[in-house]
Amino acid sequence: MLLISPDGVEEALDCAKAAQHLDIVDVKKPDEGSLGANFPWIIREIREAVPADKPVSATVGDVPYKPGTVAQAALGAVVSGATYIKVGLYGCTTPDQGIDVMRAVVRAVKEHNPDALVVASGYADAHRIGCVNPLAVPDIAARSGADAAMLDTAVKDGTRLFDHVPPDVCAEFVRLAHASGRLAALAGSVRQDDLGELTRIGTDIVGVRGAVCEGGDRNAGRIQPHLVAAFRAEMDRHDRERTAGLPAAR
Ligand SMILES: O=C[C@H](O)COP(=O)(O)O
Repeated sequence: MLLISPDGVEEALDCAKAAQHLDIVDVKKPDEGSLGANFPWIIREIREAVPADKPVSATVGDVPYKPGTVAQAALGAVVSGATYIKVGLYGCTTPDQGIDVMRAVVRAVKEHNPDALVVASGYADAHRIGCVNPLAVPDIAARSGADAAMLDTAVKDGTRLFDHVPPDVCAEFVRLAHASGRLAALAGSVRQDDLGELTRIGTDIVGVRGAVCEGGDRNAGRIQPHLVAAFRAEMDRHDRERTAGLPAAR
């Protein structure tokens, strides 16, 4: 699945123009961090702006180790219409802290909407911010009852997912997530030329912003529907080749 992250209602409308090429519209506020949370009314407006058959995801933020605070924020996101709730475990330094936060989020979200999916996100560049190790995230997701384990990059400085977590380690991440029946989502300045590896290792959800913004610039550029279409076409090409048993082209 392809998850695209607009930064507000205008860009969500651009996503709506490319709706047939994407699977999930992910609401965030990039100026508040890699998984920065947007306002509840923006989540609501975006929910109304994108076709009803496209799920809306919302990030709850690069969160501290404060299970109560984060559970309440997650409830805000699901009440506002998001059905994928993503939590960036920024302030969790141990797996137990990650599990505490995610258990509280799962309860808050599922009591409101049992069908909503909860995503536990770690950071590929965890070593730069001192948070929990990327390969601990699938177990955090499993033990807390979250539905998916994700990696993104915390510092958007041009370094990318594979700069911090090489493909063979990402493959292990996916294997661990799948072993406990979770979805595996990968993001972090992913580009089209990463799609061969991401497909080969069985990634369920690829998250992007920069690669579908004009000039590849996630801050100054805006999401372009034709770039979303091109990215999707490349994803589909790799998927077809994988299904046909051909070696994935780079
Ligand atoms: O969840 C996906 C992120 O927004 C990825 O953004 P990026 O591709 O600019 O790193």
